[in-house]
Amino acid sequence: MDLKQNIRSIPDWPIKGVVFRDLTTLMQNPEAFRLSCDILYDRYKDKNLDKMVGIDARGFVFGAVVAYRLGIGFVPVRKKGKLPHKTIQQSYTLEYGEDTLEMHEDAVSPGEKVVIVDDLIATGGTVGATVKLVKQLGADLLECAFVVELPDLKGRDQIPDCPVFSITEFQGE
Ligand SMILES: O=P(O)(O)OC[C@H]1O[C@H](OP(=O)(O)OP(=O)(O)O)[C@H](O)[C@@H]1O
Ligand SMILES: Nc1ncnc2[nH]cnc12
Repeated sequence: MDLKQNIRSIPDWPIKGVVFRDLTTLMQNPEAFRLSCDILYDRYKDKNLDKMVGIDARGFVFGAVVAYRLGIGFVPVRKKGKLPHKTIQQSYTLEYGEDTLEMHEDAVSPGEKVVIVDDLIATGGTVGATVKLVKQLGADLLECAFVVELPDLKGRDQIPDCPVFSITEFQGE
């Protein structure tokens, strides 16, 4: 199955010049959704992870499924103002704006082995902020995983010390 064929591309959304890669079409196809989650599960099943850290909002979809299959905890990193307990925060910029991410300060303990998951890496601003949060809490970060990478935007450069795994990519298209 070609996962890319299940991703819808929308030109000039949410702002002119951005081609938005819409994974809702992949998620609503049961085979494509299952395959995406299974690839991540297979990659981490023997890694003795403690937690999956998912990024608001579509990282929750993939991260929660993989955490469930691995039998480990899931930690949501949320946009500002959504988490009720004490948080740590990090601001960032992305292809079409800026925002702040938060994580509960007790969501991950020092030394816990984690992977960060999101649907997509573009400029790397979002995952860059998440890596800072996870490291601030002292976690042992194995790598960051994405269903889609946009290599032209050089997102990996934002997290030079952290391995990046992506299932598919859109390059020069
Ligand atoms: O690599 P970057 O340039 O930082 O962009 C990647 C982020 O952008 C999208 O989320 P978005 O901010 O649109 O939020 P949403 O998931 O809440 O819609 C995507 O799901 C990633 O989280
Ligand atoms: N081009 C894009 N498509 C989907 N999500 C994104 N987040 C940042 N850039 C994006």
